[in-house]
Order: sequence, then structure tokens, then C-alpha cells
Amino acid sequence: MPGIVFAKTKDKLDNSVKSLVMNFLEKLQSDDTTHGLNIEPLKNVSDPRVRTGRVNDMWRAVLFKLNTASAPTYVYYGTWPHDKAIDIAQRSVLQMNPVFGIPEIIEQTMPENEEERVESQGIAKEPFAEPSVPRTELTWTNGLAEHGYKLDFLIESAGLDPIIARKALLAPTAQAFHKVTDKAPDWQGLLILDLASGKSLDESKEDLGLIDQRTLPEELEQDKHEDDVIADGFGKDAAKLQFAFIGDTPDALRDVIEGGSADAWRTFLHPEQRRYADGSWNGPFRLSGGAGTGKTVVILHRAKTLAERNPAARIIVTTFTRTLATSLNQSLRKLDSNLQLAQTAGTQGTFTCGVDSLVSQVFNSATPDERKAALKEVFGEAHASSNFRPSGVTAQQWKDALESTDHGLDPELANPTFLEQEYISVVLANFVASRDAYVKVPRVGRGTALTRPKRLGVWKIFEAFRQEQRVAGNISFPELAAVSAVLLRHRTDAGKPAIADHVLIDEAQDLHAAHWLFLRALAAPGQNDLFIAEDSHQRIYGQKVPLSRYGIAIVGRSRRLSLNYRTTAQNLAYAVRLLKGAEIEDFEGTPEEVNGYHSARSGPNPSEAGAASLADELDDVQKHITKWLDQDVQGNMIGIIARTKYQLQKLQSGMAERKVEVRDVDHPGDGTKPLYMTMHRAKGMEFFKVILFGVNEGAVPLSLATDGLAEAEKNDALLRERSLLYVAATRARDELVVSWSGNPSGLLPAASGKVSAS
Ligand SMILES: Nc1ncnc2c1ncn2[C@@H]1O[C@H](COP(=O)(O)OP(=O)(O)OP(=O)(O)O)[C@@H](O)[C@H]1O
Repeated sequence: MPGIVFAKTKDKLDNSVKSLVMNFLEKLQSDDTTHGLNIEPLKNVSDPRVRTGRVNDMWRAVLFKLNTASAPTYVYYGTWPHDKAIDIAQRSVLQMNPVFGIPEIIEQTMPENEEERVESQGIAKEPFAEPSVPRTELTWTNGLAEHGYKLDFLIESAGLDPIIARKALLAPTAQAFHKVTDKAPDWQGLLILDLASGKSLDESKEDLGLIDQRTLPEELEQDKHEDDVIADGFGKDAAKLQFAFIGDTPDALRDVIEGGSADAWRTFLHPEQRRYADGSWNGPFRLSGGAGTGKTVVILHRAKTLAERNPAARIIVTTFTRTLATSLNQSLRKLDSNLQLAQTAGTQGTFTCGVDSLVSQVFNSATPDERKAALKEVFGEAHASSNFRPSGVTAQQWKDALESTDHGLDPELANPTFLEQEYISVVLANFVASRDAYVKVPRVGRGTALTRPKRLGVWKIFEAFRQEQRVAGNISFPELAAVSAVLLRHRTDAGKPAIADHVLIDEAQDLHAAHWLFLRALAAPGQNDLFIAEDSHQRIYGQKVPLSRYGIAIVGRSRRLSLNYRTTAQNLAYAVRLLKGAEIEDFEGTPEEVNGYHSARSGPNPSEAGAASLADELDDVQKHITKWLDQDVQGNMIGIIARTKYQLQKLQSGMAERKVEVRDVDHPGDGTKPLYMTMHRAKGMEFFKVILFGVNEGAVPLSLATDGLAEAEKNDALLRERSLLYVAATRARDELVVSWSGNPSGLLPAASGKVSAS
């Protein structure tokens, strides 16, 4: 039976052809002599291995036939209409890269560009003059030229194809540059992007798993037939970016073909992603990376890998909200429909759940005596009633506690934001159950200092809050997390095993101290216990939490992803600019840089659209939506994102007046209508087209969120507002429109008269 290697399709396959290609490959896989496949060599080819095959009357597949040891291996390159397929087949070469020994398919230059081809081939053989870089796009600079790369270095040391290297070096615009990287063999495209973004060749080689073959002992491959060497090469990390072996399972074949580029993450991992998905560490591991760098994709693959390694393992995948957890669960099923999913935490298989639901599950599964002991430790004897229901805490509850107390505090401390943060980060995090304990507890990392009298005043409010919560029969989710953490600790102290073997945590930047106490206690410290994916730039809730204080030591086990798969280079540049000037720190207080993130795709510049009035802004939104729907963009791939629900109500009624149907993201209907949501709700989502609506002065940053706070809390709240805007702007895959009426938000480049990103 022939083997098949599938190349990630760069040209989009029409849906109607996908099933035909499936049929074709299934037949080829069972017998390449099957009648009707017409696997034929061609004349005037650049590579004698090339073949075409008949998909139907109109469509031809382009393949390379390798005469490998046991049975032939076909490398499927793609399917095109007959004449185009013949042309591509005649121009394409399957070869081993001379520097890194990676199989690659190079399409020779189009015949109409014969002049360029001759010129470029000459370059490979002879010394050449360095091309000068035309600067036709004022706001874009060619990163390769900027970092001083020379053509001979790119060819000789970086292993780039001469034509590709030259085109990349000469690219005058972002679009032209990305056209080259997009068309190039995947690893070459990524290497160019790395170098252009400032990575050194050595760093990029390490990330892509590239090893210079010229430094290896020669005899290794000596006895092998050339075709076998190529076939083996498909197993190398950098080759796996673009090529996948299709085993004997038709399911895998179907996935790869039907999924198309939107599902490429299921098969074609970046070597770095693969490393973090498969790696093993003797303790917690942290994976950071900007929005859209594939952190979630790594978590999904890692869950699969861990389950494959040990089918009896109890794996928990968790994240900040229930909606995100549901989406993780769906993606896991997509990734591997055979993956054993557990129904409850602590049983064999992979269990996916929002972190607060997980907390509740642990609490509910304990006996009354166990709960009582844990409640006592968190609240002290007075508040240890177990008769309550978990609930969120509103600002009003803090206001009620403030009003019922004679605390004597300044407004900067006597406000819900300060109190809630203090309660979670100091009181719950340290299991403070009494006034005396609170007066003594270290408040490391808290921005605002408290004297003893102030602490006494603050404690009075906490007492009142606890009292009112108990009377109402409520327990807040952070309180429950602290209680469940104690429950887990008591279990371990009693010699019972931990609930999970591996805990994988997504969107970790938003978890609070009590969550971390709980998560730490879920798995026993040891091999691959915790895997933490986070982006400090996207922290939109709560406070930065130093993990080391909760028994989670990640020193030396922390890596960062830098290639953005979601957002175009133009949108990424814009979003990153929104963060400029903000001092963002990671869990342990180390400054987190936004430099170095780069994107593999190009698109239109984001547009900033200021309107004189709300009515005008709504007119603009209507025009954008109508235009996109007319262009056949699927309705639910258009996202309209605003800071507040109040703005969304205006949007909704404004669109209804204009006869444009839009839907709340939580009630999406049949998928044909654009979806609207708040910036908080947009976390973790993505759309082809995004409108950030109502980015006005006063709305972002929201005055309500920052008014009346002490300096430290205010700075933190402002940072979160900035991060919200960053989260919202990075939801766009292709096109981003930022709109406002009246004065723009002071966080937008427009407010300071800067030009929009390019
Ligand atoms: N190896 C890959 N090949 C193709 N697409 C990929 C790959 N990795 C990630 N993607 C795509 O990039 C997009 C972003 O991925 P993902 O959601 O995992 O990123 P993230 O870092 O978790 O983003 P965020 O922090 O913004 O939630 C998704 O559409 C995903 O399918």
C-alpha cells in the first residue's frame, strides 16, 4: 500500500472539491494503479518525480512519487484546475534543502517572469550586488534589510531558496513581504519572519529545530536511496510544519483535507508548539505569549499527548470562565474524537471545566465534616456555617458592608475595588480568620501601605462583609476557592492521593490568589503537574499574582511564544501600540516585553473612524457590516465589541433602526448574523472582521472603573483598561475597525495624532 504525505494546502480548496480529493486520496492510498486515478508522469518537468492524478474531469492533483523501500510514497502537493495543475507540476521541485536537510517543494518562477528566474538563478552561482531596498511604504520597513541581512548570508547560512531570499529582501511593502513568506516552504517563511523581527539566526534555528546538515558526519545517510532520505526528512520538526504523514487511518486523512487552513492547528504545529505540547518538566511550566500565538492550541495538544502517554492519567484542563471551558472542550473533541473525556474531576481521562465550577465540584464532593473543618480554617468558628450557595460578589455588597461599619477610612481605601483585592490577595490567600491575624499578616506586593489603625478599620469592613454574606446564605467564589484549597490539603494530609495527575491552565493571567492555592493543591508536586498558559498583556481581571508564594515555582521552566497565528501584521502592530508605555509585569514582577511578536499574515491597515455623533457612528457600523455581508463573510465571523453593556444596547437598537440584524454572542442563533459582546466577553474569541465600537473618551478607560481609587489601584485599573482594548483589538483575524463618536479614547493612537499602524 502506498504511503501518503500531505502538504498543507496554501491555495484554498473549494468545498465541492474537498470530497473529490478525499476520494482520490483514499483510492490512491489503497492502490495507486486503481482505474481512473491516471497517475501519470509529464513532459518538460523540473523534477522527474512529479505526477498528476485525475480528481475528476476538471481537477488534477499534483503529486511527487518517491520510490521508497517497501512501497512508493506519494507526496500530495495540491489540487488545481487541469491547466493550472499541469503548469504547477512542470515548475515544481521536491528537494532536500542543502543546508538543513528538510524536504521542500519549490515552485520555479512563473514562465512569464522568465527574466527574473534567469537573474535569480544567476544569483545562486555568482557573486552579486546587494539589492537596494525601495521604500515605497513610508510606515513599513523591511526587517531583513533593517537588520542588515545580506543575500549570500540568507542563502548560504539561513538555507533560503535564492529566489525567495531575494524577493523577501527586496519586498517594498508589508503585503509584498508577506506574499513571499506565505508562498515559501513554511519553515523558510517563518525563518524570514523571525529574522525580520530581530531574532538571530541561531535563535530561529533553535526554535524551528533546524540543524545544519553540513556539520553532521556524512556517513549517516550514505547507504540510503535519495528517495528514502527525503521520506525520512518529513519526520523532522521543521518539515512537520507543512507536511503530515497520513497513516492507514482514513479519519486522519479526512481531517486534514476537510479542515482546511482553519483547522491547520490540528495537524501542523510549529516546532516550538510541538516542544511545549510534548515536553516533560519536573514541576510547573509556564508558557507565555501574546494574543493569538497558539497557547490554547498547545494546551489542547498537550492534553492529547499526556493522555496518549498514560491512558490512565487524570488530566484536568481548566480556564477562567465556563464559556472558554466549553470552547476548549469542543476543540479537544475536534482534535481527537477518540480522546477519553472524563465526566468528573478526579476520574481517568481528560476533564475540562471552568475553574470556579471545578472549585464547586471539589467542595460538593466532600463530606459535611470535611467541609466544616475547611470552612473553620478559612473563616474561623463564627462564620463556619455550611449552609450557603456560591455567588459572585457585586460592588453593592461591599458598599453595604461599608455603610454598616464605622471604619474611619479615607475614600481611597473605603471603596469596593481596594477592598475586594485586599480581601482576596491578603485575607483569603493567607487564610486570615481573625482581626489579630489580619493585623500581623504580611501584605507583600500590595501597592497601598496600611498602618495598624487602618488595618483595624479595614478588618471591620471584612467582618461586616462576612456577616452579611452568611446571613444572606452566600459564599463568594474566591472564598469557596480558598475553602476547597483547604479541603484538598486536608485530603493530602490524611494520606489520600491528589485529585489530578496533570492540570493544564489556560488564560492564567486572570486567576486570583485563591484560585492558585486551589490549583496547586489539585495535583501533587512533581513531573508535569501544572502547565500554565498566560499572557500578562491580557490581564483584565484582578491583580497580578506572584505564583511562587503559592508553592508554584516556575524558575527555569518558563518560555514564550512569539509568532502570532491569528492576527495580521498590521492589526498586531496596532494592538501592540495600544500597550506602548504601559509597564506590564509577569507573575513574578519581571517586565513583560511586547517587542518581538510577529505575525505570519498580512492584511489591510486597521482603520480608525471618528464620527461627529453616535448616529453617524452607527451609520458607519451599518455600512461596514453590510459591505462584509455582501462580500459573503459569514455573519458570526463579524464581531462588534464595546466596553460596556450600555453601549451594546445602543448598538443593538441603532442597528434595529437601520434594519441590520445583530445578535448577542450568548444567543448567536443560526450563525448568519454578526455578533456583539463586551470587551470582557471577547476574551479567547476570534472573528474575521472586528469593529471596536464606542471607543470614546470616558468609555475607555471607563471612568467608573478608575474614579476614586488610590494611586496604586488606579494605575492597575488603568492598565487593565488598556489590556481590555488590546484583548478586543487582537480578536480580529483580518480586518479591524476602531470607531468612536465625539472625542476618541486617550488610549488610541488617534488621540495623540499618531498615524494608524501599517
Ligand atoms: N500551528 C498552527 N497552525 C495554524 N493555525 C494555528 C496554529 N496555532 C494556532 N493557530 C491558530 O491561531 C489562532 C490563535 O490560537 P490560540 O487561540 O491557541 O492562541 P492564544 O495564544 O491562546 O490566543 P489568545 O491569548 O488571544 O486567546 C487560532 O485560530 C488557531 O487555530
